[in-house]
Amino acid sequence: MRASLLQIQVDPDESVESRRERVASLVRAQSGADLVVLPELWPVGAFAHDRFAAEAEEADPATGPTALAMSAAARDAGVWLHAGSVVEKTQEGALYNTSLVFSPSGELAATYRKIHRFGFDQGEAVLMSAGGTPVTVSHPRATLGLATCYDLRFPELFRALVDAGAGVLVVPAGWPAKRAGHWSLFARARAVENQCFVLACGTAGTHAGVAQAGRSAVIDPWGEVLAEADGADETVVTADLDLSQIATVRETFPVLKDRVL
Ligand SMILES: O=C(O)CCC(=O)C(=O)O
Repeated sequence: MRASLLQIQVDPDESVESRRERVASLVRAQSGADLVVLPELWPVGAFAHDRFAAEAEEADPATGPTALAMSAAARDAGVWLHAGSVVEKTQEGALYNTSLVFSPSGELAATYRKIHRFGFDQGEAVLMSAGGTPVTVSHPRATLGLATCYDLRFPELFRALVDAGAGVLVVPAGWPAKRAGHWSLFARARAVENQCFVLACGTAGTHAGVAQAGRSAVIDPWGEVLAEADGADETVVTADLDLSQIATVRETFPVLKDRVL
C-alpha cells in the first residue's frame, strides 16, 4: 500500500477558497497512491477559533464546499482520500471536528467526529461538540482506524479501533511545535502497542499564532519510522507499507493476545 501524507501549510494570508483549490490540485497529483491523507482542520486552521463558526460547513459533498472539492479530487486522482477534518456544522447548528474519507469514486465512505476535544475549557473544547463513536473504514487493502490530533493521547481509543479490526491507524493533526516531542513519541507508541501502521499527518507553518510541529510520519507495526518530514514546511511524505507485517508482528511477538483488561 502506497500512502502519501500531505503536510499542508495553513497560512493566514491565503483564503480558505484558495487553499481548498490548491489542496485539491495536490491531491490530484497523488494519482497512483493507495491512500492520501490530509491534516486536521486545514481549511480554517486548527487554532483559528474565532473563525470556526464562520467557516463551518456540512460534511456532505452535496452541500459542503470542502467535502465537494475533496470528493472530486479523490475521483479525479482515483485514490482513497482521508481528507483530514473540517469544522462540521449540523442542521441543528452544532459544530464538530469531523474527518472525511472518500473512496476513489468520490463517494463519502466515512466520517469521524473527534472524540477528545483539545483546549481545557477553551477553544475547541468549548466551541465544538464531542463525537462519541470510534470509526473504522474498510479500505480494500486494510482496515483503517480513525483518530484526530489530541485523540493520540488516549490509548484506549486506539485499543477500541484495534478490537474493531484496524491495522492502519490514520491520525490527522494540527499539533503545536511546542510539544513536537510528544507527537512523535505518541505516534510511535500507538504503533508499537497496537502492532499497527500509524499514518500521522500534521500541518505546516504557523496559524493563529501557533507554530506547527509538522513532522508527519509513517510508522510500521514494529515502531520503525518508514518516512518522516524533517520539519514543519509544506511537504509530501510517502511510504510503501508492507501490510503483511501486521500479521507477522502480531504472530511472532503476540503481546495483544496477553491483554487482560
Ligand atoms: O495534545 C496536544 O498537545 C495537541 C492537541 C491539539 O493541538 C489538538 O487536538 O488540536
